[in-house]
Amino acid sequence: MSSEAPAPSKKATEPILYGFPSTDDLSQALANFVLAAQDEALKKQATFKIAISGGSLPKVLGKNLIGRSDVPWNKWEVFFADERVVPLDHEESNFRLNDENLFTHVPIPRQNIHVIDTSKLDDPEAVADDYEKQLVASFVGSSSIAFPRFDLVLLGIGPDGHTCSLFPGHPLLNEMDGWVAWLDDSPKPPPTRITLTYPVLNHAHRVAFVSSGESKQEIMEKVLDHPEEGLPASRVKVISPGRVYFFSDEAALGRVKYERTKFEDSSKL
Ligand SMILES: O=C1O[C@H](COP(=O)(O)O)[C@@H](O)[C@H](O)[C@H]1O
Repeated sequence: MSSEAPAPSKKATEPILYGFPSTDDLSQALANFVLAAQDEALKKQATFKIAISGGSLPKVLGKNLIGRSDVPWNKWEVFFADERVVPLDHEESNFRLNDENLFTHVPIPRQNIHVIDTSKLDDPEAVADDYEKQLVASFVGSSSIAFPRFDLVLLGIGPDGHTCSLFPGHPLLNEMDGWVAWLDDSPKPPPTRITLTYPVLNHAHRVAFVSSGESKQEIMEKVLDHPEEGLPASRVKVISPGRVYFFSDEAALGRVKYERTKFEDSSKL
């Protein structure tokens, strides 16, 4: 059984692990964390720029964000950490999952939700280029920047350790220049996808991985206790003062020895 340390006892480069007794406790804390990141961003700029994943995340994310009356949704600007190159109403679309679990329930202006260009579905390179242009239009002001800096990136972890659409052993793990990459050989269906690259993830103000359920025990142990294995999720190393967080329920952490940090008032972000 691992110990729980008061925040923040970790070195700035080490991930912070928050463990919760239930998925609902996780979801509640995640909502508070997201809103604290939003508040911090809006003190400095006009919009809160967040990248969201698909998979199991949208349900956990939406559950406790929907219905919050204190959220300036019109100031949210949403991108996808990765997207499957399918129509937006396709059952495998990450947009669709987030739409069902969050967007249709809250008044984020539709033009602030950056979706893929579905007129180019047979050309994933063009889809990736278009998505990169949307990032450039949002992040690049009068001066040029090497990489965009999201206020918050929310990621999942697949059973093989993939995150975004960055899969174990895939050449895209070595992409260090582009902002958005594409692949048509994803080992998990559907094969054609676009994804943010490591340098974009690593330039974020904060990246939070979200995982829940017993089926994630084995992979959480590998990612947190054996980062030397170099699985895609373990390779996210946010540049200081940015930080990596893990939000997991204890069902997912059954085998994990990595030290938990007590989740306190998220306004101390
Ligand atoms: O294919 C994908 O999988 C990951 C992980 O999904 P999960 O269901 O195991 O949480 C997800 O984060 C990513 O957005 C998605 O495209």
